[in-house]
Amino acid sequence: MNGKTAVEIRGATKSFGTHRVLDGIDLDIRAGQVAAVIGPSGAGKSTLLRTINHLDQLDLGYVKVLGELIGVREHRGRLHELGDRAIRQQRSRIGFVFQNFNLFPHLTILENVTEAPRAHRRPTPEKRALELLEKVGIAEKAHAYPRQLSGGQQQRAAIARALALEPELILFDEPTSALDPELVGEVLAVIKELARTGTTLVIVTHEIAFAREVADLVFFLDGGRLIEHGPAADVIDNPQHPRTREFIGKVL
Ligand SMILES: Nc1ncnc2c1ncn2[C@@H]1O[C@H](COP(=O)(O)OP(=O)(O)OP(=O)(O)O)[C@@H](O)[C@H]1O
Repeated sequence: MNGKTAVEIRGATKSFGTHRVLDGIDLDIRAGQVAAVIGPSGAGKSTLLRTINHLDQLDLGYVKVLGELIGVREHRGRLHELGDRAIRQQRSRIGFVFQNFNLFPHLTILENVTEAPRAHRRPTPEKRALELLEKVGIAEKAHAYPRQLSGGQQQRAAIARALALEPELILFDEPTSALDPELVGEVLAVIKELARTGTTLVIVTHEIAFAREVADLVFFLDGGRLIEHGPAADVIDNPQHPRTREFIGKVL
């Protein structure tokens, strides 16, 4: 952990139609920290995560990621917005792991992992991809297609793909929610291993016990608001807010 801020969010506000999904969220995550975002369904967790990667844009407030400002607006109009090229450049520093893996179905696992490094003209993409597939335990699937893999294997391939550009920050959007229960452990084990490497991780998860074990910081969202946050041991073992207590009581 080097103390630099990896993610700074201020006044994050967003509505879909008349439904306010994020309502004035402020949060900070330092480089090297592992942050878990928890909360009931519809709380705004995925939307918050997506704004960090510019997949969703804020109506108000700002997100500063790895020192760069993205999606800033004020009441009377937009103040600052990165251009497409800058967004692409920034995304190359951020890995994103989706709930439903989002692998390219027509490419082999190896091709899925080498696609971004090739596009960015990185050296030896294949060698690096094979190392990553080894790391997530599916090297033998390099030449298979996504449909030939179990959900857990596909998600591990997706994690290898997210690592291919050596991101400084990796965002996980409910990475185990689409998996059969017996496959959850193998994906969590890979994330746990990553957490030890000092890469900044932000994980939206329903796996509270996992968040307790792996996260440095936990953010509890409800109704688009950040209700409580702090070290995992405090928020999960000793929640202060009645809504956090109720949620933790239900899910643990
Ligand atoms: N593109 C969209 N258009 C309209 N409404 C949306 C869109 N994306 C999300 N929403 C709504 O915003 C609210 C928050 O969604 P979000 O996915 O951020 O919540 P969440 O906390 O991640 O929930 P879950 O745990 O169920 O995934 C939900 O009511 C959802 O239906």
